[in-house]
Amino acid sequence: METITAPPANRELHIQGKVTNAYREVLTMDALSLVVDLVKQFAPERRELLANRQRRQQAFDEGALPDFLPETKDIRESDWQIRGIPEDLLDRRVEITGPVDRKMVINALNADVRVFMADFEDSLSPTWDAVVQGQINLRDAVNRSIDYIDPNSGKHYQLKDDPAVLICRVRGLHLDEKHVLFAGEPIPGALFDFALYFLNNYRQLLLNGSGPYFYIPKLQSHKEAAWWSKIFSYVEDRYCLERGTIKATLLIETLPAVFEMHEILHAMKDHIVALNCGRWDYIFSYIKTLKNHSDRVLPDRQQVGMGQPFLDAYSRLLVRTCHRRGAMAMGGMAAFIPSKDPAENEAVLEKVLQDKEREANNGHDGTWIAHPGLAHVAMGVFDKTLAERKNQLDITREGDEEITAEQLLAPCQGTRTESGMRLNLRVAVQYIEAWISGNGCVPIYGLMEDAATAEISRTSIWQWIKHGKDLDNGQIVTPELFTQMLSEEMQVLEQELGELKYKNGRYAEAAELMKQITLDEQLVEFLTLPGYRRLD
Ligand SMILES: CC(=O)SCCNC(=O)CCNC(=O)[C@H](O)C(C)(C)COP(=O)(O)OP(=O)(O)OC[C@H]1O[C@@H](n2cnc3c(N)ncnc32)[C@H](O)[C@@H]1OP(=O)(O)O
Ligand SMILES: O=CC(=O)O
Ligand SMILES: [Mg+2]
Repeated sequence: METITAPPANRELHIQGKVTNAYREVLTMDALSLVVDLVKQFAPERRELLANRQRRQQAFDEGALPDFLPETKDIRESDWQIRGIPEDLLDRRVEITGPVDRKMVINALNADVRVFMADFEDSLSPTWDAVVQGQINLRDAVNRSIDYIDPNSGKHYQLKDDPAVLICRVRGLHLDEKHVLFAGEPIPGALFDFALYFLNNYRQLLLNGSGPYFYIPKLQSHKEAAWWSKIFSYVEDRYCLERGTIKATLLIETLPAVFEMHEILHAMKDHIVALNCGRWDYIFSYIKTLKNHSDRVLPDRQQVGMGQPFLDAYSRLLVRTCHRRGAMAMGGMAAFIPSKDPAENEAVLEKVLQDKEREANNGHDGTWIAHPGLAHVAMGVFDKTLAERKNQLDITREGDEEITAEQLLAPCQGTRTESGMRLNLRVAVQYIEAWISGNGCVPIYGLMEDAATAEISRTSIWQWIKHGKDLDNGQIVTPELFTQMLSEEMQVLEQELGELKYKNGRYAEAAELMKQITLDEQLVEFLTLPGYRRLD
């Protein structure tokens, strides 16, 4: 393993990991020096913000429920607007998302969509190679020099003339980048992703008529949004850029954050352009935040759709809050992906259509798709709803009835079934196996599975055990039942996958990790935390 050390001013920064000549082109001294400055200035507060999360969670664990904050009532009730939205972000009717793999980046930028959200988060397993190669891929995409030859098919991939607008999603606050040490400590992954993407691309992005745009995931409070805003302003000043050059879209994908949407927009006024309904992490967060509340345990994952009152309230409140402040309100991801079977595919397209229609009718300005084969469906829905408009900022929903905390927290109706529990097990194990093998997004049983969706599968079982919930066949979910089903489902998986794939994969290790985090008395906060310890 080669280690590089930053220049003398940054003697405390060490990179532990392979550094090829190509890597050096993005791990430049300028970029590393920005990393060092950001870590020095902002990492201590990040530690406090993470500690605040624990403190708040303790109150929820002791019986409190999330609610709108009394101390910020003024912000919610007074009139103010965000700074503004750049021209190339005014029309975001369809956004494709995907990990920063080279072929995927080209395919996504060429897809019939307005925006590509290039993902260092839910859909990326952050091996050192994937993270640094991802930065190289994005730099080449911004320079419009990216190309790729598929070693299997020989097909040559290159960028079309008017690619989608690029937005980079950085890692969540909880994740470290263990290959970069400052003063002997791993640095926050989010700061690494942000600094590299910003520094290597901001000039060219501005020359392209676009800008340094970011998606920020998994925030839990407006104080965390303020932390990001301080970082953006600091960087703008450092590079003599006008205030508001850096633009962010924030995912509202935790239960505590939904109660602070005005405050989040306010804290980020200069930089924010939109909020997004990250529904999968939101469902995961509902489970995690309310993990001790036996009256709010979720049913089978398949039954927790956007039609459920608590999710519908979340989508409508997000639209209303954003539009009141002049920000856009992005919809989320239907996890269905196209099928090679024509009849199945028709059913998939119909489900995606219904999901997108619901979002468009709620007033969202655009939506996400996981696969280019879904672009035409999502585009059709939003073209029809928007007609001549670029977005639905004019839909204020001010006359609608108030959306209350009770509605946002409403228990979810549905059943827990044996087949649902077995499916959760097989999905979670297969996803963990993929993630620890370096693949963060995989198709499993016709659905796109990533870190957010897999979290729902594994935490559902944890919560069913914790509260001794019953399945619709009368069985109580106990540690023993879980252990027995896990071993049975591993046999099913071996049959489904074939002996060779099963033996060559890391399925036994994944099952072991699943067992460990499911039987742990404390709910492991993110499966990617123990997962990352197993990653190169
Ligand atoms: C909860 C959340 O955070 S959602 C956001 C994070 N999740 C995502 O971004 C999901 C992204 N989607 C994916 O990674 C993929 O679609 C998967 C893994 C689910 C399925 O991928 P595959 O098995 O490769 O799908 P499939 O074989 O049908 O792909 C067909 C073609 O579409 C391309 N493709 C598939 N998904 C995408 C995508 N999201 N972006 C760009 N291209 C894509 C493939 O590269 C392939 O290209 P090729 O024909 O040139 O070889
Ligand atoms: O990031 C998106 C989500 O649904 O989670
Ligand atoms: Mg998410």
